[in-house]
Amino acid sequence: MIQSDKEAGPLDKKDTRHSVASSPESDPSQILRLVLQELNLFYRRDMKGLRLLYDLLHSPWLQALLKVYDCLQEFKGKSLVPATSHAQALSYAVVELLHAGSGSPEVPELRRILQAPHFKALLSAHDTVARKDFEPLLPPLPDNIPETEEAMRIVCLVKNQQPLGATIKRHETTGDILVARIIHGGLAERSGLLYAGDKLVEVNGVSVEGLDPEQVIHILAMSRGTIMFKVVPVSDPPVRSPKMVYVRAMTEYWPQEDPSIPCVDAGLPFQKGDILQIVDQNDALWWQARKISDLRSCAGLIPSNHLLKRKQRKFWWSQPYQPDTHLKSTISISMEEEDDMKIDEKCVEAEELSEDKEEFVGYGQKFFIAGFRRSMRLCRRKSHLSQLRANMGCASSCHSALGAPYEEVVRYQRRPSDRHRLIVLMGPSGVGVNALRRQLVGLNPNDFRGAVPHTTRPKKSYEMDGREYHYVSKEIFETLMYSHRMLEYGEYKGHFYGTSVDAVQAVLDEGKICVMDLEPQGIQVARTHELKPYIIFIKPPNMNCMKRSRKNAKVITDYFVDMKFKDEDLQEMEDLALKMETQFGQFFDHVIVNDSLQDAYAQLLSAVQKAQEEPQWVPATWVSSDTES
Ligand SMILES: Nc1ncnc2c1ncn2[C@@H]1O[C@H](COP(=O)(O)OP(=O)(O)OP(=O)(O)O)[C@@H](O)[C@H]1O
Repeated sequence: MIQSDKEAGPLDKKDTRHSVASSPESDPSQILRLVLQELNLFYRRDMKGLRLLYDLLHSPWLQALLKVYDCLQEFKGKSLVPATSHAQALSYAVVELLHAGSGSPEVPELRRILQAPHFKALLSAHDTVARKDFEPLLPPLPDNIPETEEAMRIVCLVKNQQPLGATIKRHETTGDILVARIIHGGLAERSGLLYAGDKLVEVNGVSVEGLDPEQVIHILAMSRGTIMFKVVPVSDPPVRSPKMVYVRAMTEYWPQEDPSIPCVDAGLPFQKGDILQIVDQNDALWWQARKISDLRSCAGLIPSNHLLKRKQRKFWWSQPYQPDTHLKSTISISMEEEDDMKIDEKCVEAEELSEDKEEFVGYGQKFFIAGFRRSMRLCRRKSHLSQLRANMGCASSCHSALGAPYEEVVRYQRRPSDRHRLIVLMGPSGVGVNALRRQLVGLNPNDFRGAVPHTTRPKKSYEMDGREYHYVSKEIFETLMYSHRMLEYGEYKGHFYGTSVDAVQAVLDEGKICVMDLEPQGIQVARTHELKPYIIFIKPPNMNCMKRSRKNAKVITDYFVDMKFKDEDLQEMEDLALKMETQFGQFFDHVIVNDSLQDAYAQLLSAVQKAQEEPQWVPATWVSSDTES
């Protein structure tokens, strides 16, 4: 029924085949025939695999597939025109004839097909397209329209419990009521009949001239069922960019607490770390977005990047006198002073002992696990609170308060040939980061490995450079530090300890998954295209659960071994976890609550596998256009 405009009559199959398959190279079935002839000569000798190939090429399905291919080739490059625009009438005529026709068994079947509702609908659609019968026919325009008369559009929308999905405003100079914005996915947008900038003339027959926007909204709110708008269409309707942008929210936003939002009900609240789909950036101040967790819903208003930055700056400078409560920034969090390590006579000093004890660890086999050195962890622990406290007052909070409020993200799927993503475990001291990491590396030594840290302390007789630590001079360590090649570093008993980017890369280059624990201050250095870290936050359970599960657990200190957790330790852990989550939660790709160690381990294993094998949102800057998936 559809054919090329180059050939008005029915297609002559032979002729067309001849023209398309004029050279054997362009006709796969011809090529196949030649291959089969060739193979036939060798077939009886049963050369290795030849019979298999012969049978494959001979198979009916391959022959059928090639026939389909040939047929499709015939139509390639031809623009098609309908053979008739009366296919439906033709079908009725055929059915009539079939009633009177012979007793052939095919007749009832053909009649059934032609009379089936979906086939009739198909023919009807065919005829509509063939006749180009797309638009409703409008009555001709009267000849005597005055030049000055504005063209009006009458729009009827059926409200059905859902919001209209449009906001209105008054024009500053003319006082006209205009459609301010059309919400993406809302009723007005789906109708395709109202645009931002349209001038409202009447609503349900009531003139809006001289009314306040609130009065118009009241009329709309009182309306049920069909609402009729008379509008003067905007001369230049805004064009929506088809490109969707995805961002990670680096702050949180509560429209209910923002007096500047044009329409509270249209606002979209979001939390740190939420991934948002930005659907409209036409307005410099208010964008429209949806959460990716709810893409079917109508979009909501969010402050633009520029506006949110302005609000953050205003909030920052107004602290603490004019708190802008809709932006619950983290900068107001104050840290308690770090508790000094408490002396307990029952405990014995045992750092050296523990270093040795941790050297070889394994489940059934002996191997070395790097990156678990006690000095390194104690150095980390000592610097932990003080650094966090310092940063809360300065660098990190400045970043979170004044840095970009949205980070553009893309979906990243690691390809098997790509290096693995760095797995970062983060959590308050004592929560079980090392217990989990040790289990992961210990049970899967072929897949996971820790990075070897650097230190400036002298090498001990039983140690090996590059195994326990990379032993470097203070100058080299400082060079690494100042050139931002250290993911984290600290000082313990007069020596520097730290983990370098290169040490992590060495593990990744070996094809292993590098697992490390990191303090939040290291996040910015680690978040690079090279390492693509997947950050897992290990969170303590609630106090009661912790008291139960940590009954026999031991705290790590630089003075003692076998010291049990006290209630204050658990409380400190809980407080610190909350602070970390509040300040750095936007960077966490996954959160695991470590109540039962075994459950937490199972969750960790599954999260790590997902990070490597499933698509994840990552900063757009990590993925160049050629590798984007
Ligand atoms: N879910 C759990 N149930 C019971 N005990 C746990 C659990 N998780 C960890 N522990 C125990 O708590 C103690 C501290 O754990 P771990 O050393 O892993 O903490 P951490 O987060 O690495 O902190 P730090 O580096 O300060 O030691 C260890 O004795 C560990 O066995």
